Amino acid sequence: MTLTEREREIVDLLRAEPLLDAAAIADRTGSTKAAVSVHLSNLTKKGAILGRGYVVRPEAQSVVVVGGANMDIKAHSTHAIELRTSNPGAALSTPGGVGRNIAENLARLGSPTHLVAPVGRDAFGEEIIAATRAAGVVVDHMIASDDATGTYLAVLDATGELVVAVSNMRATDRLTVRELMRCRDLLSRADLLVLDGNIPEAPAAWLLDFAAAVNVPVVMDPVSVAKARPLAHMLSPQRPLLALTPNLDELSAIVGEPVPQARADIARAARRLHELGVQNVWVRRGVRGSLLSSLDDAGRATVVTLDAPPVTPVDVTGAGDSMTGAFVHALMRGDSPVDAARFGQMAAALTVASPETVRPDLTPRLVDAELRRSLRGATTPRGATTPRGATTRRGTTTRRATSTRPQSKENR
Ligand SMILES: Nc1ncnc2c1ncn2[C@@H]1O[C@H](COP(=O)(O)OP(=O)(O)O)[C@@H](O)[C@H]1O
Ligand SMILES: O=c1[nH]cc([C@@H]2O[C@H](COP(=O)(O)O)[C@@H](O)[C@H]2O)c(=O)[nH]1
Repeated sequence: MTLTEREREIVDLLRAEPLLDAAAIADRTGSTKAAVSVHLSNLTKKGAILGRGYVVRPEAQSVVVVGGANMDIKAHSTHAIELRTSNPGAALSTPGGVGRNIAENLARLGSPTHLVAPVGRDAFGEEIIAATRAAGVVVDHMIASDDATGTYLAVLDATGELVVAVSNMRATDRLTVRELMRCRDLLSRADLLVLDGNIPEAPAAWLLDFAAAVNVPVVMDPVSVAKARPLAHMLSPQRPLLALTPNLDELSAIVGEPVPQARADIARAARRLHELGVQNVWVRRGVRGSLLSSLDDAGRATVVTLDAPPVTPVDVTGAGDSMTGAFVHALMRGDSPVDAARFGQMAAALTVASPETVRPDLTPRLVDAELRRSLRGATTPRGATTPRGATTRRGTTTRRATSTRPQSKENR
């Protein structure tokens, strides 16, 4: 290939700075942009230039969530429930599952998020994948199970309180280490791993060991009392957790004895989890808000109680999941654990005030604006409509939110 002197000059310039455009080259060579464009076109025809370079922004910090994905079917009776007969009402089906809900909250807040969850090769599985992708979650690593997609069938009474729920999560129950090993690359590149308690013990232990080996911090949501129990022997300083987010019943199940509501008792139980390698123990207390116990570098625990923003509950389904998702989002943007917990709790209040399990309008702007509003003394997060009772956490313990005001600190 023979090049003219000017063409050679341009090629040398481009070798040093491949992203120069015609105007910049014209500047450097004392030529005109039009003339340089002709030279560039000739150089392309001669094969000296193969194409223009594009600079790809390094991938933003990403979160990988490994957990359960269900199709939630919620039936609301229009009148007081009569047992053992048909009750008139309305039914709503929506994608759910704790891990999936957390992933959707994270994506809606703008955190690049991957979900690894087993779903069946069936219509529910397809619907969950499509809806979760549409919410912004990367679903390239979903696991196709031979079992049916998980379902969570809940019956709620006319006040929105959960009467009974049955979950069938065989696809998640049968998740294997082998299936998760296919995601090793994704997991090792993660900036943070969120695990839910739906993951059976062997794969969960493998994930904790793998995360420790590749130095990826882990946040874990226990899901339910039954699913929290194995954590008692799974946790250890060799499997450190950045944060664990139990409610009081789950905390009791993990420490192996009832933990009373008092701040000192919760703080004492949290200390036992610190000894097992949990850096931040964030205890959910429903309408009472939460308690965060954080270990500093010197190994001292700081305990902070956070009141729940006053809200008129519409449907508390998904409150805990939005709380975890928003907490993780705020940690990723550099908030301190306490500020992240405040952010998480406001996202939970916004979820409680809406009929959806995951608010489709959730944005960091909305949560931050509500935090500012609450500092000015405003009470109800936007979205609050019909007052209703609170429902149950994963059908394990019943908790009614009869008061919309948090309890005073003296009562804790
Ligand atoms: N009735 C309520 N009023 C105000 N906030 C609530 C209410 N229920 C839940 N929340 C908020 O949602 C968070 C999670 O709810 P909680 O019931 O503790 O979790 P989970 O449903 O996971 O057990 C609470 O810490 C609180 O901030
Ligand atoms: O054993 C389980 N029960 C229930 C769920 C999910 O928990 C959510 C409702 O619980 P909560 O209101 O506590 O967020 C639903 O989306 C449901 O699919 C789950 O993942 N695992």
